[in-house]
Amino acid sequence: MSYKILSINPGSTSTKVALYENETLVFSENIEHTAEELSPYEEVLDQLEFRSEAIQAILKKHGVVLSDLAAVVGRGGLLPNLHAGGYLVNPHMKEALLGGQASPHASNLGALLAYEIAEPLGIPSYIYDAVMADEFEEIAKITGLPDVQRQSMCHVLNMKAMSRKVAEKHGKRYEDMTLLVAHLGGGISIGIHKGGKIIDAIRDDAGPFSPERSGSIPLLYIVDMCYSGIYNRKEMIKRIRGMGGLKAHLGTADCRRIEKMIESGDERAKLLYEAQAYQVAKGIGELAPVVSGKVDYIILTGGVAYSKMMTDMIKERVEFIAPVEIMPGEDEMEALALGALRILRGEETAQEY
Ligand SMILES: Nc1ncnc2c1ncn2[C@@H]1O[C@H](COP(=O)(O)OP(=O)(O)O)[C@@H](O)[C@H]1O
Ligand SMILES: CCCC(=O)OP(=O)(O)O
Repeated sequence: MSYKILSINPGSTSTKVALYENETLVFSENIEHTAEELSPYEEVLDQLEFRSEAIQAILKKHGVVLSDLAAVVGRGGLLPNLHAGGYLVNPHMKEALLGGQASPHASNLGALLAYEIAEPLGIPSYIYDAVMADEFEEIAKITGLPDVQRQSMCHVLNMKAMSRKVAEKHGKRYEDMTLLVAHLGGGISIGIHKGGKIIDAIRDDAGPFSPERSGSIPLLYIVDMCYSGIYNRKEMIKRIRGMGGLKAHLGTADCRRIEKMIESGDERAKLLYEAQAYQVAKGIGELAPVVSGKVDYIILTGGVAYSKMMTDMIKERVEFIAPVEIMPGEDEMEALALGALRILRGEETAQEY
C-alpha cells in the first residue's frame, strides 16, 4: 500500500513543505518569509491565510494531485496537556488554537494549515511530537511557587528523530537508551531522554542564550524591565525571542557570519560565541544528574551543529559526561511524515485532543 503524505512545518520566518510517498521524499521546499511580508500581521495566527496561499502555490508548482494525498501532517505547537506522538487534528484542537489557548509560536499554525488542506479532501490531518508534548516526571514539574508548574517545551520532533538515528547507528532502540540532546538552532533547548521519553528539559527561555534568543536572565532583572515603562509585553517577548542572544549583541543571528567575524580577528564576537558554547555546556551539565550521570551519548543537533568551531568548544567541556555525537541540521519534515505513516499503517494510534 502506498501513502502520499504532505508535511508542513511553519517556523518563525519560513514554512517548509515536503511530500513523501511512504518513506521516500518526493520534494521538499523551504518558503522563506521576509520580515516585510510578515510585518502586516499583528499575531502569528493572523498569518494563516498568507501561509496557506504560499503552500497552495508550492503544491501547484509541483503538480500535486490533492486527491492522491492520504494525510497531511503539521508541526505541533504549544497547546497545553499534549503527549508525545501523533494527534488527529479535530475541531476541538482547531478551536483551542484559534481561541488562543496555546502560547504564541509559529508551530501552532501546523495543525491549522494541515486541517485546512485535509478537511475538504476527507482525509486525516495530524500533528506529531509537538513542541509542548510533555513527558516530564513529576519531580521535574515542581517549582518554588506552588501555583507554577514547569511544563516541557523543547524541540521534541527533531530531538527524537535524531535520537532514533543515533540509537539505530549503535544497533539499539531509542527506548533502551539514555541520551542528552541539545538542539542548537536559532533557539536552543536541551532534553534528557530516558526510556523513550523526555523526562526533563531546559526550554529556549530558561537556559543558554542562542543566536536569536536571550536564554535565561535572572528573574529580578526581568521583573524590573517589565515594570520600567520602557517595554510593553510584546517588546519584552521580542527581547527574549527573536531579538535576543547573538543577534542582540552582534546584529546578526547567522553563525556563519559570526565565525567570519571571529576569523578576521573580532575579539568581542569570539568571546560571545565562546559564551554561547559555555552556556550550552552548562545546560548539558545541569541535566546529567537527572540520570545520575549515566548518559549513553550526548547529541548536538540543529543548524549550529554544522559548526565545528561551536561543537568543538561544547565537546571540550562535556565529553567527561558521555561521548558526543554530532547530528547537524534537522530532520523534522521526515520525522513528521514517518510519524503520520506509522499511524496510517496502524503501527501507532493517533491521540484525540
Ligand atoms: N554551517 C553552519 N555553521 C554555523 N552555523 C550554522 C551553519 N548552518 C546554519 N547555521 C546556523 O544555524 C542557525 C539556524 O538553525 P536551524 O536549526 O536551521 O534553524 P531554526 O532553529 O530556525 O529552525 C542559524 O543561527 C544559522 O546561522
Ligand atoms: C523550544 C521551543 C521550540 C522552538 O523554539 O522552536 P523554534 O526554534 O523552531 O522556534
